Amino acid sequence: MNGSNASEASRAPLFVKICGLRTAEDVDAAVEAGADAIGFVFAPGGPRTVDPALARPLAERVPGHVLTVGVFRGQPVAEVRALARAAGVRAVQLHGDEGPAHYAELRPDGWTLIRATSCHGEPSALGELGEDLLLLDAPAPGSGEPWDWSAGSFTPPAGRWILAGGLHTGNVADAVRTTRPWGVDVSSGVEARRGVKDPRLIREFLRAARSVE
Ligand SMILES: O=C(O)c1ccccc1N[C@@H]1O[C@H](COP(=O)(O)O)[C@@H](O)[C@H]1O
Repeated sequence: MNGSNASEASRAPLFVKICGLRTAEDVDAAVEAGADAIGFVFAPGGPRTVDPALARPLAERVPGHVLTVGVFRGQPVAEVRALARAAGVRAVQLHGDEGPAHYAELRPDGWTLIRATSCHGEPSALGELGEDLLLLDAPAPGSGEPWDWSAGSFTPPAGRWILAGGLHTGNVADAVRTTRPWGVDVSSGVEARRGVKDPRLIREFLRAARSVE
């Protein structure tokens, strides 16, 4: 996966992550519909939170070409490491105020490191804290609330960055056309109700996201 500037990134096939999965049916639907990554939420206390006992057999269903991602928020390195190892995921997505030391400590474990940040103030640069992928999200992750990604409202980072926050079948094509991200990520937008995925919406989201030339 090369792509060191925005125009190169926009020409690559769009990377699509479906997040917050909790059932084998939903995992299979996402994989069959062509998702590039599947996310399991280990941040505590939410409607999508899973433990490794639930996530591991789900991660084991996922073929090798699809990235499995553990999602964390403000958890200590030791907890992230223990949960990610126990679940057998290949990538770690951090949503808290983790600094460079956090990324440096996780680096030797070999996970793809995804830094999630909300987009306000100075634009973030990919790799600033030692991450491999940068995810630009709404201030309340997993809420389904969009942020203002309209043209001119922010400076898209160069390279492999992922747009997230309030995406759904009805707005993802416009979002991709406008911001030209390397990838997109969705959770609420493919749910029938909070925490419960709808395989039909997963398929429709993937189709809509990839409809943009
Ligand atoms: O989904 C969650 O419950 C969650 C909890 C803690 C941190 C991140 C979480 N989800 C991430 O939020 C974005 C977008 O979500 P949405 O589509 O707006 O619902 C996505 O990156 C999820 O991985």
